[in-house]
Amino acid sequence: MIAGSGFSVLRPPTTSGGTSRTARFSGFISKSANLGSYNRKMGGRKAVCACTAPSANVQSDGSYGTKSNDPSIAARFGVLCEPEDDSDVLIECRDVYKSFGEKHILKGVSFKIRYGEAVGVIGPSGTGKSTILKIMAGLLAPDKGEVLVRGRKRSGLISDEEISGLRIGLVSITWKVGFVMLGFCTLSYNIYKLFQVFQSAALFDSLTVRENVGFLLYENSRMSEEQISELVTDTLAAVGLKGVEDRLPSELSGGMKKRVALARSIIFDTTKESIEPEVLLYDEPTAGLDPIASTVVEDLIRSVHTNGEEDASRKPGKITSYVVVTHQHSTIRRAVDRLLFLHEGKVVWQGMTNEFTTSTNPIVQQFASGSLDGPIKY
Ligand SMILES: Nc1ncnc2c1ncn2[C@@H]1O[C@H](COP(=O)(O)OP(=O)(O)OP(=O)(O)O)[C@@H](O)[C@H]1O
Repeated sequence: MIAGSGFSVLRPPTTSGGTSRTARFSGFISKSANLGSYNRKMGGRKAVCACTAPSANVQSDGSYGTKSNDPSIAARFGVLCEPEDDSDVLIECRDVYKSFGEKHILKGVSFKIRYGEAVGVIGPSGTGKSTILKIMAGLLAPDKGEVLVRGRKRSGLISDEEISGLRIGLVSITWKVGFVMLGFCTLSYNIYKLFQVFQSAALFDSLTVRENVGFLLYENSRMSEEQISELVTDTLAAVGLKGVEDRLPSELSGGMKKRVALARSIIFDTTKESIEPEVLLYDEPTAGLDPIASTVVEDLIRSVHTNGEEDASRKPGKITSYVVVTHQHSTIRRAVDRLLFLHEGKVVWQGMTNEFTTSTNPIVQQFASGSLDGPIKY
């Protein structure tokens, strides 16, 4: 069983057995995305956007109330400008609508996630933050509007074989069910199956921590079992866990499970020559954690981000961009640079994190202060 879900999974034989990986983790075979053209286009450089959208109230058509595309003005007034060049846009949601029955959740959501960005999605409960994350990950299809992955329209879900070149991972840690859910995908059908299993909950409770963390490598790499085991140990150490490889998830605390999920999201095939750009989507990674554990997770999220330095496991960071859905002020301050505020089905404000508490937008002011008075009604 997957903890917190109704799925049954066969417990694989021990890793030292002669059983094939495919037999052990049957069905979860992924296909690496081809990033050659993208890497060539970027010339091997990291294209961190120097300009992002200004702190702005977003109009009903998705445009900004205030905007400066003149870098000199931006520099003078400390206002960041919206880049005109979209060559570094990895994921774009364009006028996305989504309803569940009579509930109209997303009503024209538009934004771009660029190469190198760390973006937070905030807003009142039930406003559709997790929904937009699932749409970006390809787990849900929009009713209307488009999701573009590196400029190419995604016509279905993540089964689209022709869209490749970007790995999109979803780390959703649902503390309400007391467990950890993780999905990690390339845009391929088999990985979609993986998502289908993972989206309902959690780590496989019948697999050890080692098997959970090394799951995709056992199935989808040429690494030896010894290499994987060593890498799992290193990666667990990088998230502050030691000596837990042989434990089952039920033997871990909630915070440890979150770290195991994070370890699984950052582990990658070290024998591969090219490093694929990857976007990680985190769904409330610090919900339910104490302040210190939150800081640990926030710093880990930062540390796996590509920043030209080594990541948490002492390897070059490989997460090109990430998006975090959160309610936690500490996570907003510590783990992201830019914010999108979702309210009543739209992005109503976006700005840099340091502008969050100084914004004059009444919706943002109310949310930042937690006041009962204001435009947001409960
Ligand atoms: N598969 C679904 N079927 C029906 N309703 C759904 C489904 N998924 C989400 N919803 C509803 O859509 C609304 C938005 O849900 P979502 O989880 O995206 O909100 P959220 O902003 O992430 O909320 P929170 O901050 O409380 O986690 C909620 O009312 C939820 O009940």
